[in-house]
Amino acid sequence: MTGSSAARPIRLGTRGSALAVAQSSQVAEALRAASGRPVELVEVVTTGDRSAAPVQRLGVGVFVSALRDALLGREIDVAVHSYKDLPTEPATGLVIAAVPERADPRDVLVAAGGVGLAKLPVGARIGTGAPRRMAQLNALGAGLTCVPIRGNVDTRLRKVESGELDAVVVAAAGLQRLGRLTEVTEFLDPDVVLPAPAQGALAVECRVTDAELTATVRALDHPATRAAVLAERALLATLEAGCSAPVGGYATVMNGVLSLRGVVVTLDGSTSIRRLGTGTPADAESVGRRLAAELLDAGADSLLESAR
Ligand SMILES: NCc1[nH]cc(CCC(=O)O)c1CC(=O)O
Repeated sequence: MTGSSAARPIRLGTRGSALAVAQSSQVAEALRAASGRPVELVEVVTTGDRSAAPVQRLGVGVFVSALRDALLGREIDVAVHSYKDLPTEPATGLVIAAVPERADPRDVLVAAGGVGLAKLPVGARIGTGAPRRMAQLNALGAGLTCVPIRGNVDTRLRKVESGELDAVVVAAAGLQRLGRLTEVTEFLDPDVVLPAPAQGALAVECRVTDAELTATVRALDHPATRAAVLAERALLATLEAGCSAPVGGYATVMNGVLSLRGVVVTLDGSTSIRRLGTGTPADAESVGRRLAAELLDAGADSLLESAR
């Protein structure tokens, strides 16, 4: 091809939040190195960014559809999503060309006075709008009060700084990408608070028809992360639960073995069902489906129903 074609920039679509721009910039940098082409960031405003309503009310994919429309409409060539925000159904005409290496998947506490969970007083007000986090925090039996909040990570942290809340629970990955990991007062052990399926992972999406670019983007893929995320998302999809359900799932790949932990909790934290499944990374999705079946056999259905 001609020199001008080689230099044509790859248009990488991103949401406009500080977190989205931070993670998209990292992907852009890696893609520049892998492709030898310039990569430009294109900001796309999504319904989720435009509305202040609770995410559960807005429905799945509120942070995603505008980016996907821009991709299908050829306004951008690549879209970067927080994987956990993607609906579990695949998108027609699009392919997840790369799942880069995952950041820290854990939830973290950021509390006033630098304290951890154990030092929070009974009745402490903890900001989180995610049913999965509320349910697991309630399950601790520490008398914490969950206060629904949403908004950008910096908006959430400001509520602790201002004294409006005693603490917030957010994803470590978000703080890490914003360079604010030093503000964490406790990393929550996945045995206590299981992260959301795909938390800390990114999905880099291309058009199926764009075979050459898809192959280039593939260089950013981290197979162990992809396998872990596939297992976690198959668990979620088989439970027919969305990203707003009180479901946690976290998989690791070590020495060729994929281990997946899953939990379903009632919103009040009074009942939870936990299971562990293992298999090979090549069978990631069936590990997820099997674990979901085990959870359902143990009664997860009625727990999920009561949370709807
Ligand atoms: N639901 C919002 C959201 N989507 C992705 C992240 C950042 C962490 C990640 O990439 O998983 C966050 C913020 C949070 O949960 O604290």
